[in-house]
Amino acid sequence: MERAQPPTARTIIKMSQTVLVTGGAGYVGSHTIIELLNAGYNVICVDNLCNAFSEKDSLPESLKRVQEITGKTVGFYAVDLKDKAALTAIFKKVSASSPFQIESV
Ligand SMILES: O=c1ccn([C@@H]2O[C@H](COP(=O)(O)OP(=O)(O)O[C@H]3O[C@H](CO)[C@H](O)[C@H](O)[C@H]3O)[C@@H](O)[C@H]2O)c(=O)[nH]1
Repeated sequence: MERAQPPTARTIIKMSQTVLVTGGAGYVGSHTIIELLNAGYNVICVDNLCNAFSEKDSLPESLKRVQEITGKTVGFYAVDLKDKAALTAIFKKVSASSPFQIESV
């Protein structure tokens, strides 16, 4: 009997619809998000805002511009990656609302 082959990296990327971008409110991250959104991916950004401007309880300015440029919505969490509990809660929430696999870049 033929054994199932593990998916290649290319297959995994094709399966994925939601991409988690860390530091996405910064320069490189926000430009990466624009490209991902334009390529059809859903994007969730996790950034602790240590080097990004954001009004209280509001999307960071950079991500507001990303939404204006692309006409698409970015999920955002003001969380430090070292905060394991918060990160676990984000993964649970996103997994529950989306049947797709999550990739990180
Ligand atoms: O522990 C951390 C550290 C940083 N961040 C976030 O990560 C993002 C980093 O973005 P930056 O714009 O500070 O850094 P980049 O590497 O994206 O961009 C920097 O490097 C680029 C070249 O690589 C250019 O020079 C650019 O102008 C310069 O801002 C920020 O939103 C910051 O808040 C976190 O969430 N957690």
